[in-house]
Amino acid sequence: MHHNNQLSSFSTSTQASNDLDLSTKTCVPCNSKEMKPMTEDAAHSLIPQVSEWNLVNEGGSLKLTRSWKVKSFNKGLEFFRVIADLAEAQGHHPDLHLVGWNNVTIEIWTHSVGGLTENDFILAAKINELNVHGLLRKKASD
Ligand SMILES: C[C@H](O)[C@H](O)[C@H]1CNC2=NC(N)=NC(=O)C2=N1
Repeated sequence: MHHNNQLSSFSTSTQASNDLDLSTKTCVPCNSKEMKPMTEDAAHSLIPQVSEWNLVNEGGSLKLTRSWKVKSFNKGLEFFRVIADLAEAQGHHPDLHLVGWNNVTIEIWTHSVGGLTENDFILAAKINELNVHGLLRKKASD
């Protein structure tokens, strides 16, 4: 497994700077007819830069998902407000779910292309950088 260890330490050392790169980019308008969803291979190669997010295939469309547990229903809505301000600033909008009073799930995909574009990874990286700590449950089991 020596070879694999070398590969993974390489990928870890590049991850920090790539993650920074992605979160400092800006979403572009996604109404262009040339915009196409990325391949599953391309999505797999970007996922290490937003490793908190899951890559899922929903009926043939790739999406990014991430879940959190919030302290209360109202904190969930505050969380959505923070996300909404980012989404409006970027002109790119996630699907927001608040289920079972304190479970927040965000799905990100580009509706207009029916799959993932770099915009989705940029938004995911920017969401990762938000300070939402005060809104979240301390333990997943709470
Ligand atoms: C022009 C503008 O980029 C489009 O209307 C945007 C708005 N926000 C969007 N957000 C997402 N996630 N997918 C879209 O296709 C989309 N379209």
